[in-house]
Amino acid sequence: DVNCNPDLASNKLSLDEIRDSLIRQEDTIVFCLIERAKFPLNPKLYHRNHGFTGSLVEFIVRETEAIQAKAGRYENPEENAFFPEHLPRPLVHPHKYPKVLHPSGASINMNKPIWDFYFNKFLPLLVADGDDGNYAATAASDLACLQALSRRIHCGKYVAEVKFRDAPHEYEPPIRSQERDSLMKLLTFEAVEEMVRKRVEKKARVFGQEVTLNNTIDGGKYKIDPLLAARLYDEWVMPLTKEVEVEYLLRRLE
Ligand SMILES: C=C(O[C@@H]1C=C(C(=O)O)C=C[C@H]1O)C(=O)O
Repeated sequence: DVNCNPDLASNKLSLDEIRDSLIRQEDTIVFCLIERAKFPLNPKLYHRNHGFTGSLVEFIVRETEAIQAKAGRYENPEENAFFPEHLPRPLVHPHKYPKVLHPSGASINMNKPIWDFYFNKFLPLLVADGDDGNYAATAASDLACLQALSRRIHCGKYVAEVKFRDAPHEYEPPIRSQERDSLMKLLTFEAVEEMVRKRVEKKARVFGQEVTLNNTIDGGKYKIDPLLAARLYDEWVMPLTKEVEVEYLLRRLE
């Protein structure tokens, strides 16, 4: 189950359950990175000279999001578009998602910083230099990475909601005084973060190994660098998840 949106009716709004979803999403993210790393950088995708508004990758992401919006993707409160302006209406009858979040949470969209770190900082570390011309396939796998990362990071809204409900008396004073630093301290679990880093590194090792039919697993060669996967979480994914949590809590009493 990759849902962060817990089922209120069954009364299962627990931090453990949401953390299980975050753990499952690690698999998705690691596999997406492995898929993207098949292609070299393909820098032409990211240049602003293709006759579109912006780069080719922006064009592909914007158009894909428009199609997915018609299929109702952004009706799910866990989904946030990278280009939320002028999205078409869904053509399908909307599914009834349980209303778990405070309504102000809907306005939180961290996709701009996600886009920036992914393309400007992370991607050059993940892939080899070079251009093999597979622009559309490469952009599709960039989008898969971006959507998986975005979904995980925005699950911070649900994490924050549960933490608030579990301890309203602890959270209310710093929310009323809008103290970011106190909120950040309250919601941080260093031991959990350490497990996340270690598990993601191990998943990159296990999922990215060469699988052969004889028993010897090639110890040295992985499809992505396991330490880079851990660093992705350490430097960007977890800090931005916590940023979402803080932003959500700051609005929780509106
Ligand atoms: C998401 C949580 O909040 C924080 C962020 C974490 C993360 O992004 O993995 C882990 C622990 C917390 O410091 C959580 O408590 O599970």
